[in-house]
Amino acid sequence: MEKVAVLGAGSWGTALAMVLADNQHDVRLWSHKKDHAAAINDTRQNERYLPGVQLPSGITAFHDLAEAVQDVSTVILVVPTKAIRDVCRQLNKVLDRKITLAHGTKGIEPGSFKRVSEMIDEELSNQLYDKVVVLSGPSHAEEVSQRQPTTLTASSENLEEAKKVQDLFINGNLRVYTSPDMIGVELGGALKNIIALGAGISDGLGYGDNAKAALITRGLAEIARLGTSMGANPLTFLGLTGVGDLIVTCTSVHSRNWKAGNLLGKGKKLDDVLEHMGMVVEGVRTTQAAHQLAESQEIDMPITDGLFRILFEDAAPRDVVDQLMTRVRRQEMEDLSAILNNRISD
Ligand SMILES: NC(=O)c1ccc[n+]([C@@H]2O[C@H](COP(=O)([O-])OP(=O)(O)OC[C@H]3O[C@@H](n4cnc5c(N)ncnc54)[C@H](O)[C@@H]3O)[C@@H](O)[C@H]2O)c1
Ligand SMILES: O=P(O)(O)OC[C@H](O)CO
Repeated sequence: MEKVAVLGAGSWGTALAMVLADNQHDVRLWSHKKDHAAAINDTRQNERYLPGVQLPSGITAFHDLAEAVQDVSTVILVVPTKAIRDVCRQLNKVLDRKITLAHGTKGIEPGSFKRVSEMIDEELSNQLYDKVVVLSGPSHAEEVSQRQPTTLTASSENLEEAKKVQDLFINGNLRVYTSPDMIGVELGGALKNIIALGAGISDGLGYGDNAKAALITRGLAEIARLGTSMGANPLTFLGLTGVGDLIVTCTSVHSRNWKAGNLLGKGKKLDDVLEHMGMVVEGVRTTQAAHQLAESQEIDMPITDGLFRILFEDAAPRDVVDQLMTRVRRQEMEDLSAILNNRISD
């Protein structure tokens, strides 16, 4: 049994805390809101983020970060991307020993284009951990909290650290793989949210399964193009954290990104949609980051570009679909064949 702190008591932090508690670990679930931590301990539920789910007795909620991380062997960061730097700076003040550090956050920072592990490396004192581990894959909190079969991948530059995280989480309901391709695993998890917004918009506009299948596969081509330019192994995008997560996020009614896109497709304005959601929709900031990055590196990402225009330039979704459908004619696998051939000859 290990003492583990899960930082971020939203839907995903709570679901991961439940898995750890099911595996008999002593789990400290940290919320930055005092009332929220108190309510979790009082009601044994997280009403706001996972309504109706009974929490196992092995979970205790904390508001004081120093108390939450006292004597823990492992810290799992599960706050939204935009809160990662702030939480790491707070951790520097309260952690006094080396721990295993993992994160379950899916995003890229606009402006810096940093992945979450890179943001952590910039903010957290390197005395406190060896190499960050990312835990990612097709996994909605709602299903994990109901103990439905789910798969994840733990990846790190230090595979021993990834294996420690695999050990902590693996059980009969949650199968955890490992991967050495941290860049590919982080980028697959972050970039699929852009395409899920697009899939939601497509459904909101009333388009059918053909359109969604096209978005998923051409979206995967964009993810692989940008991802390999950032150093990922293209094969990672065919795995759980690539196509697997793309499928679940584009097709599940649980997806926050799909839901937000669906409302946009039905004509709602972005600010109203985000207020209505009440949970993080990571794809919005990631679209901004990927769009900036694609422009600066001259990478062709037409779906991401269309999404950017809908989200930030008030373009009409239907016009964007028309533009995507009437682009210059292309050979389907042209650039991806080149990427794979380069990789094979490396
Ligand atoms: N929900 C899922 O099914 C799921 C699955 C896999 C990965 N993720 C990823 O996990 C991350 C968290 O998502 P979520 O769905 O749990 O979000 P959420 O909106 O359900 O919860 C976010 C939590 O972070 C807290 N938070 C917000 N700002 C904070 C700050 N500045 N400091 C500390 N805490 C802060 C909120 O109070 C809340 O408790 C995202 O990157 C998401 O993509 C989510
Ligand atoms: O609900 P979403 O859209 O934030 O997606 C959650 C997970 O990333 C799905 O694997």
